[in-house]
Amino acid sequence: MNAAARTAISLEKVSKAFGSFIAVDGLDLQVAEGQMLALLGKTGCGKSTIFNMIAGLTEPSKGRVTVDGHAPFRDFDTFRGKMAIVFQSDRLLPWRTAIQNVELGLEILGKSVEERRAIAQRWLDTLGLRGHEHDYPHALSGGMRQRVSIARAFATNANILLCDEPFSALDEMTARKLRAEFVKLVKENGKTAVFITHSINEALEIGDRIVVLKRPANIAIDVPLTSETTSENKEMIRGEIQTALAA
Ligand SMILES: Nc1ncnc2c1ncn2[C@@H]1O[C@H](COP(=O)(O)OP(=O)(O)OP(=O)(O)O)[C@@H](O)[C@H]1O
Repeated sequence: MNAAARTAISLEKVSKAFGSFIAVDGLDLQVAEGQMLALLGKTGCGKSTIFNMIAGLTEPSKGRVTVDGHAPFRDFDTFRGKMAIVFQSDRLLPWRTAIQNVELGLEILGKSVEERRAIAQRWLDTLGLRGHEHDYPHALSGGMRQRVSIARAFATNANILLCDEPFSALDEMTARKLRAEFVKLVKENGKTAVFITHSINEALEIGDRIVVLKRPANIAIDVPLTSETTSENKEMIRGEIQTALAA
């Protein structure tokens, strides 16, 4: 990552309370443009709450969340087409074919039929789905459906991708292959990505940076991974993460 990269996502002293329950407590987290951040933590530590605040679905109780300089909850409309989300389940519309699902975001953005068809076709091709454009989701395997939802996320040309365990419902071989393709596409297209995962292996495979949360969501470990991170370094990091998650 370029040391001078701009901050794409910023959480400053952010807390989120549900009634008297504090789910996120004074979190400071900055994500640089072009960074792939893997966010790891035990069940219930607040990952989804953080995700929802970045996506503009939840307002922080205290502190400031900004994405590209705007507050995602208050300025929700500013983010139309600028943030895309890939969920654990593919969330495809069953009555639309693969290409119609990919076109959906482009339709909302007001692209012409020709333009959206061309963009959707290009992304389906990139994701290896040529020949399946007109298949309905029920006719596709889980891995193929997730490929469609990744194509849909990239098709809108959003700079920021929020990913909530997108590969966790797939078998490990399918997940590994898709994960590698996904990382390549994120890098080639200069996206900033926040990637929630429960898997240490996955975090080590995809992240430029791994943040491990402790409960209530605050940072236990924040470690960068670079091309110079050796496999021995990764094993040390794995040990640290395991200790943090066991605490
Ligand atoms: N709307 C809500 N009302 C009350 N409590 C909530 C609400 N949303 C989340 N919480 C609580 O906040 C805590 C953090 O939840 P969150 O879903 O962010 O955790 P998580 O790390 O994403 O968990 P998981 O890994 O299981 O998805 C949990 O204890 C949860 O019960």
